[in-house]
Formats: sequence, C-alpha cells, structure tokens
Amino acid sequence: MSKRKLTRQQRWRIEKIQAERTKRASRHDVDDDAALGAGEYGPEREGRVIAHFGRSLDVAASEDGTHTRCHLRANLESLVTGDRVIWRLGEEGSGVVVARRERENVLERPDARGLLKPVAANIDQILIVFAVEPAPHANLIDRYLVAAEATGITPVLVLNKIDLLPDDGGELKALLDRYEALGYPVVEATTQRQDGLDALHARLTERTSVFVGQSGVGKSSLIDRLLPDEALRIGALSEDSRKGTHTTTTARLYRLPSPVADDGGELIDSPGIREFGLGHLSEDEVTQGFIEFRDHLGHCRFRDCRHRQEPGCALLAAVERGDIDAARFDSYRRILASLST
Ligand SMILES: Nc1nc2c(ncn2[C@@H]2O[C@H](COP(=O)(O)OP(=O)(O)OP(=O)(O)O)[C@@H](O)[C@H]2O)c(=O)[nH]1
Ligand SMILES: [Zn+2]
Repeated sequence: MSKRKLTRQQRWRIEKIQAERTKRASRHDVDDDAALGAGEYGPEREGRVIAHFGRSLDVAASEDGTHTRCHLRANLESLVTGDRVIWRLGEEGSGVVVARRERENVLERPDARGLLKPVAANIDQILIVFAVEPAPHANLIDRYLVAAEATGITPVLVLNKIDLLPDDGGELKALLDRYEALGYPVVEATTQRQDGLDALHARLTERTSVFVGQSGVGKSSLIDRLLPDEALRIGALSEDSRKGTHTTTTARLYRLPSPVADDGGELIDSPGIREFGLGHLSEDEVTQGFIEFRDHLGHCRFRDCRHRQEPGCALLAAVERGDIDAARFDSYRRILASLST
C-alpha cells in the first residue's frame, strides 16, 4: 500500500541485493542438506521461536521449554517471535529450524520504507493499556480496537492506575461501560497495591498476550511486576547486545512465572509491538473494526455508501435510533478523517 515510487536505480539495487541473498541462501542449503542427511542433527522436534536476530533464532522446545540457538534453513522465509516451528538439535548444542507451522495470526508493522512486516505471530490477545492518568481519548481507544480487529486477535482493555480513580468512578467508568456493552473484556489494574494485578493475572493465564498503549500508561511498570525476575530479562538482552543485535527492536517471548506450574501464560514484548495500532489502516479496516456496525453494513441504499450524509444510509439510521452510540460514530468519522492526512 506504499505510495512511494521507486526509481529505476533503486529497483535495480533491490533486485541485485535479492539475487545475492538467494545465491547465498542456496549455498547454505547445500551445506544443510549434507549435514541433515549425514545424521549430524537429531530427530524433528516441536518448538516456538522466542527471539530472533536476523537468520538466528532462539527456540523453546515444546516438551521441556529449554532454549536452543538455531539457524534457519535457507529455503524458509524469515520467522518471527511466536512462530511454531519444527527443529532439530545439532551436535554442538545449536540447532536448525526446518519448517514453520501455519500461523494462526500475525502482528505487522510498517518498516522504514512503509512496507508491512510481520513482528510476532500466534497471539491470543492484545491488551490495550490505558490509564486514569494520562486520561485516554475515546478516539485513541477506538483506534487501537480497530487495529486489533484488523488482525483478528482478541482485544482486551486494561484500565491501569485505578488507585487514582475518583470514588464514583468518574467519566472513565462511563467510558468503560460503553466498551463492556459492546462485548469487550475490561480489566482493572494498579501497580500500587499488592493484589492490584490479580484480575490481570487471571486474564493472562494460558494465553499468549501482547501489551500496547500510549506512553505513560504504565506498560513497563505492569511488565516489571509480571516478570519480577528482572535479572533474567535484562541479562538476556545484554547478552544479545554483545553480539551486536538490535535489542531495541526484536520481540521476545517470556513465560510468566506462576504459582501453579505451567499455567503461567506468555508475553511477547518489544518497543515496536507496544506502539502497535498507530500505523496504517485502510478505510475498509476502520469500518469493519467498529464491531457494532457489522450488522448494519450492506443495508445502505447505495452499494458504495460511505456513510457521510447519503440518503438511506443504514449506519446513520442506526445512530439516529440510538442503536449505534453517537460518540463511537463520531470517533469513526475522526479516524477516517485522520487517514487522509
Ligand atoms: N499511581 C499509579 N502510577 C503508576 C501505576 N503504574 C505505573 N505508574 C506510573 O506511571 C508512570 C509511567 O509508567 P511506565 O510504566 O513508564 O509507562 P509506559 O506505558 O511503559 O510508558 P512508555 O515507556 O513511555 O511507553 C510511572 O511514573 C509509573 O510509576 C499505577 O498503577 N498507579
Ligand atoms: Zn451508509
């Protein structure tokens, strides 16, 4: 969807680089084939990518969760954190990934050239964090919800810093009721109380989650509390940076510790993922992303209705009747307007 046009020279350079990559890759493959055939690798095992650095990956074995640094067979397209894979252990303690299982879903982000690139896969829920302070614009929550709906991954709203909530709940409570009425799960949290994350813990159990949300809402604070073994988390990062990898952009999968063995749930985190939702969306994705519109879409008088002021517009009629919340419809209009700027 990039509007950018490449010059002939740029195109030529990209093609040249790709040709070189393919050549290099097929050379690796010949080596791999020889090694795999010669029995230098163990039997095929299931695993999950927990971090990736170019064509190097860390894979957690499904049976016991142990980590192995693996390389990728050259004929495989690149993998992302969260991918489920088939891999084989080599003699020297490193392994090779030989196949990727089909992805249930994938999170994508535009790269520097504006092309969508996958950053993480097989996620069960997107936790959209917002807070009492800085207070959210309904518009921003809707934007995150639309982006989540476009991926097919379940969104969950997490209201953090409820220690700052006024006794009567204030406007925020009213806002939350609106989303709960639409069917979205809402979880309240605070890092300021010992039991403040109990509801969140319950929500994370047995699922793979990502946290997104605007700056200052407390994502880092929540994740610090959920993964208290900071040495493990930071240690893993500094080991990567010694190897000169981009620690700030790579996504990592963490197993959450739990009092009950093995039901702890998993978290995939990276700065790129935290910013998810603020990137490109198409007009159709925005329209489909307002879930309460779905029943009405297709019932406008004009097939190409854009739901502005067309006569016989089913959406406008639903707003008029009160079946669609006027504030949500207003938010829809604003998000659409922001697409064209
Ligand atoms: N009162 C209160 N403050 C909190 C709570 N959680 C986090 N904070 C504070 O909110 C501020 C921002 O928290 P961060 O965890 O850095 O927020 P973030 O979402 O990671 O922000 P970015 O890193 O900018 O994306 C910090 O000063 C935290 O101490 C909470 O539950 N209650
Ligand atoms: Zn319409």
